[in-house]
Amino acid sequence: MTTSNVTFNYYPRCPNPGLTVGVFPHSDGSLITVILQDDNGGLYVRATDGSWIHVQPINGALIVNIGDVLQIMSNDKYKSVEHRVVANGSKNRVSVPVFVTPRPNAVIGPLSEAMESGEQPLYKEVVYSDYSSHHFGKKHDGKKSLDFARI
Ligand SMILES: O=C(O)CCC(=O)C(=O)O
Ligand SMILES: [Fe+2]
Repeated sequence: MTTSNVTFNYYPRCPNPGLTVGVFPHSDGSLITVILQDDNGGLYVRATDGSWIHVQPINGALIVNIGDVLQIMSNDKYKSVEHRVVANGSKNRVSVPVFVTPRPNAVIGPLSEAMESGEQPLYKEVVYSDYSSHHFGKKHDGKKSLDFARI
């Protein structure tokens, strides 16, 4: 069973975007996140070579991001996406992410169905509320939250 949390983000325009941070690089502590963004853009995702790719806003399109829980449950078959938001120099920006998460008391860990025979689990089982308390209890720092569950 899952829970969905809707957040409304408002990023005021910043005349000097180089001096501010919209949202620090992080991955979401969700299974998946579905994001509606306006036409102004500002969301960047980290490519495998470490560079940042701007997510071009497309009117009415929804962005689906993989979160840490799916990475854990798939034993790294699916990787959560590191992302950040950069402030816009001339326009205010609005985004509406919907975070789909397990119930707080759910125990999460690699699913046996997601592992080949003999494959070792890369994560231990943790209670989701402990994972999310750890995730939100510190400043955003890339994909460091995963270390909480990593073996
Ligand atoms: O504003 C966005 O496009 C993304 C926001 C975000 O990454 C978050 O709220 O976790
Ligand atoms: Fe995020």
